[in-house]
Amino acid sequence: MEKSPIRVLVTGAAGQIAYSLLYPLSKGDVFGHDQPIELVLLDIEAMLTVLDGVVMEMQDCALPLLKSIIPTADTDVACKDIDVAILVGAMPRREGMERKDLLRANVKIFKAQGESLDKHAKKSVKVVVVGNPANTNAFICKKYAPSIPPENFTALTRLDQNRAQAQIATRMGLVPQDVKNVIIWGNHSNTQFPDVRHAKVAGKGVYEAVQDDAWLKGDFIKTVQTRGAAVIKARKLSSAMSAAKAIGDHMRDWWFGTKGDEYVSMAVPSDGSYGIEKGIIYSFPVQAKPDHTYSIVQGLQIDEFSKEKMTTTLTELQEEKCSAEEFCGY
Ligand SMILES: NC(=O)C1=CN([C@@H]2O[C@H](COP(=O)(O)OP(=O)(O)OC[C@H]3O[C@@H](n4cnc5c(N)ncnc54)[C@H](O)[C@@H]3O)[C@@H](O)[C@H]2O)C=CC1
Ligand SMILES: O=C([O-])CC(=O)C(=O)O
Repeated sequence: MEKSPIRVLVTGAAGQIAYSLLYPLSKGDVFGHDQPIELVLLDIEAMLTVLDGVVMEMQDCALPLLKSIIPTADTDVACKDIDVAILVGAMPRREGMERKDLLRANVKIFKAQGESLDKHAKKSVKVVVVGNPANTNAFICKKYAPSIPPENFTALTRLDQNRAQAQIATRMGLVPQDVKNVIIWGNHSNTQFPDVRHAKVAGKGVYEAVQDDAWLKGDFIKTVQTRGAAVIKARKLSSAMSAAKAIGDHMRDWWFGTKGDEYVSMAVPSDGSYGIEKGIIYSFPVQAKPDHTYSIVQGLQIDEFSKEKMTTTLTELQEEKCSAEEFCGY
């Protein structure tokens, strides 16, 4: 018997990340090749003509799992009865801008979407915020949707994890899948801490395998922290293909669960683990189960080097939270 469809909202649906995301999402790569999907596509009024073109292309893909497509510029219509919300729609960073510059422009979008999710979405809705500054936008969205469990609000740091895995793999002449349990701590920004202290490459500890502590504590971290800016500098547009791939990885692992004792990085509301202020959306190592629940991995040893870096990115998130609350008017 065919499964009943799930209703999946993608915002910023006329933009570049959505253009790379909608095909894999609708052909079953994220929620399974036996899971029908009703797609809801939100963008702003001025982009509705472009969105029409995207809808035409989705129809022309002739995908068996795609049961319906609803394009809209109305947030309340978009949030109605949704199971999953992939919140991409926001202004992207341009060359020379830092994510903080985006806060004022983007945070109000997530206040409005939080209010709408609160009123119209299923209470079980799983939310991933991609639009930057992703962690703080997710914090605001959660804040304005008090009837939805806080743990249902997450932000994307999987792209950072994938970037870190790829850097290590390239260095070792391996593929990224040979690198496990890299952790991204904190903010999806250049203060994030990509941590390989607990990671394994082809079964060995990364420090032991790479044999270059100076690189691991220096250029490796810097490269991952500033990769988004490097892509913008080269492409004059921010990462889109890799961001779409990471969204798929994040949602698939949350939906189906992580493998064995492996963990992945997701920015989730802190429960106070590792001394991180409760409620802040902070990227942690998490393990997920097939019932769509997840938990923060406990008991990892944190050395002084890591502690300092984890605090720096926490401080930035605390500052962003204060500014965001101010911009939202309280
Ligand atoms: N967390 C992450 O790892 C990453 C996050 N990003 C962020 O993702 C966001 C989207 O990036 P792109 O797709 O490249 O941008 P884009 O400019 O190509 O597309 C954004 C779309 O969002 C729409 N939009 C704006 N306000 C909206 C609203 N209130 N409701 C619905 N749609 C709205 C725009 O009209 C546009 O079509 C940016 O904020 C970017 O910085 C990008 C890469 C990685
Ligand atoms: O850096 C940016 O503005 C886009 C982004 O989030 C990334 O590529 O990680």
